[in-house]
Amino acid sequence: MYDLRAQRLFLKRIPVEGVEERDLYLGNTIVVLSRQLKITDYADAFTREQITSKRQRTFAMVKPDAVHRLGEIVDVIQSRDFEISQMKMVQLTRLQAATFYREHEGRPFFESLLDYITSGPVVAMELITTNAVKKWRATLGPTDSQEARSIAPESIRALFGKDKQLNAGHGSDSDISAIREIEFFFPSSKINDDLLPQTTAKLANNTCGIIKPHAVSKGHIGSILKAIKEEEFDISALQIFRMDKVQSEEFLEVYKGVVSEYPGMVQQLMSGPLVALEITSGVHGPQTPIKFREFVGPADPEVARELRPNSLRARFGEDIVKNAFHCSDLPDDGPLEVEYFFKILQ
Ligand SMILES: Nc1ncnc2c1ncn2[C@@H]1O[C@H](COP(=O)(O)OP(=O)(O)OP(=O)(O)O)[C@@H](O)[C@H]1O
Repeated sequence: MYDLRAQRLFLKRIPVEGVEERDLYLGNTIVVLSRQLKITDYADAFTREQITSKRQRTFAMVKPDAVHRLGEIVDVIQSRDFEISQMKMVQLTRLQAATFYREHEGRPFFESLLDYITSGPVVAMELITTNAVKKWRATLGPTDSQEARSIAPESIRALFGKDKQLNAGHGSDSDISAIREIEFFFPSSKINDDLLPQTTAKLANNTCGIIKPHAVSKGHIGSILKAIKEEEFDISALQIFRMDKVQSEEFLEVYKGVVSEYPGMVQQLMSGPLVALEITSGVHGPQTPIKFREFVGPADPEVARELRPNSLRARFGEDIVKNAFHCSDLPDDGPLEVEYFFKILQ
């Protein structure tokens, strides 16, 4: 690696802890020797061919009838070796739904499809793997969930769908559709018009949670979402973000000079994709921030395993820096942290 700014060799070939071949896709960020690097292109045609042949992109959507089972669906996705490179919970407007499904305009089910797809939040995802388009269609199963139960019983539609319309998920039908659909939900340049699906964040009566990059990379997203739901918390907004050093430092500023792990915490937060969550709860009501903080557990997973073995950090944490999950410490911080992700970083 050559450092363009300093005009000198930065790095010869070495093993880098925490970076794996599957992290090497365009648009991702990785950290090498404390430097955050964004992958913008491949060095040569050979590398491009080697990596892209293994890394096709497709668009996936969890439809409104299945969003309450998101954790289980994400488990299936991660267990089948798809990389979730982008993810966002949004509420589609009728105009957005009609534009997204424009190829079905005029079909008898078009209006009811729009009613259904706008009836609640959906979760949009960009998935990456070998033959992603075909593999995701196979993982979804046939359009009709009843048929899926008889011919593909392990498929997502068999497990989570109801019928021909309420069929839990969507998948692009070709490479070209995948590119169009990914661009529709995750535009490569900043746009802000009526066609851009908006986050579902309520920005009030909430608290903030973050699934840290190491837990994302270990495939824990699904299990953490399931655990949160089992404790009767609602995920009212969710999105994958990649933070740079300035953003990580800004977000964690209250810990600067207070805890010795601060530099490690900053490095961890910028080391790859993280999942930001807005947590609300009708069951826990005004107690939500406090109850959720308890459920996340003590900062050190070793202590958490002793004191609160059911907590998120006890179950998914590795050490005090790689402790799987961040959550707002004080009730007043929750809405500010949620706003940081779902308003400022949008
Ligand atoms: N006959 C039908 N009656 C009601 N709804 C339907 C019917 N056919 C399709 N749909 C709905 O419209 C969506 C798009 O239909 P399409 O034929 O493209 O199916 P698909 O390619 O399997 O699904 P998707 O495009 O959502 O991945 C279906 O997923 C389903 O929700």
